[in-house]
Amino acid sequence: MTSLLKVDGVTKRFGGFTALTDVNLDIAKGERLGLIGPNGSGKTTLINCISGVLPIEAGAIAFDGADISKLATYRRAKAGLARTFQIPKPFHSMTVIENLMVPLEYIVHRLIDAKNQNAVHSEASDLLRRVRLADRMNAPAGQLSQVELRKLELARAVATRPKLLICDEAMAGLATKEVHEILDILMDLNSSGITIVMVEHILQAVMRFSQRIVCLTAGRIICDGAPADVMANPEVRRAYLGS
Ligand SMILES: Nc1ncnc2c1ncn2[C@@H]1O[C@H](COP(=O)(O)OP(=O)(O)OP(=O)(O)O)[C@@H](O)[C@H]1O
Repeated sequence: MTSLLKVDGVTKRFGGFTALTDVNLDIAKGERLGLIGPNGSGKTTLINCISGVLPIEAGAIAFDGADISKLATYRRAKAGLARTFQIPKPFHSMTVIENLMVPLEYIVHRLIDAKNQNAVHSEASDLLRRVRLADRMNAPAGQLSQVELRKLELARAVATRPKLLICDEAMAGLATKEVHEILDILMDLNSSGITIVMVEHILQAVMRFSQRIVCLTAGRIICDGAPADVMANPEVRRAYLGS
């Protein structure tokens, strides 16, 4: 297994409260990993530490062989680490494709000149096809439904050409049919070579998607293994499922 992300003994404190204690996690290139845990167990904090939004107090984080523990968020993004947010916040007055052209122009292509506009437009169109949102390309983002907003959020993250995509509750509040639609998109993205971490409360979705599941409880990893084994683990059932 070739490691893409290695979280090594990470501890995160907020004042006197320890939100993550000695977290160790190794994610292989190409893997589909599910991260579960009850409310307040530290899932978002862990994502924030990995993506660089929060500094860590102890431990180290390596990405694609390099220590990124102290790298700024934008440099981690440039290295190939992308995430989606629980609540997508697109520019509502801009169209769907314009929302994508912003990251493509400024993150990927940097200072772009006018003659490359066609190339950016074509790349944005391609991204929208990958997330099955091409038919809404010219709609204002403010008019999108919940599932369409999630698709745009995925496209925005994929626009940065990530090696690792962390999806923070990309399916919360969606109908079952929509959950399956997002799962299919994530499977396709994974097949195209993107390693994916899914943080999710919808257990059927995590089970269908993940090759491996990690369960966090009170800031500690209590179980890490094959989906069926994790779900059958008594500690996981007690902590997460309440049984
Ligand atoms: N900025 C902060 N300052 C202080 N405490 C925080 C901060 N962010 C998170 N916490 C605390 O850290 C713990 C872990 O929170 P976190 O949001 O990471 O949990 P979570 O597993 O993502 O929860 P949920 O499933 O509800 O999103 C919680 O007790 C939370 O109150």
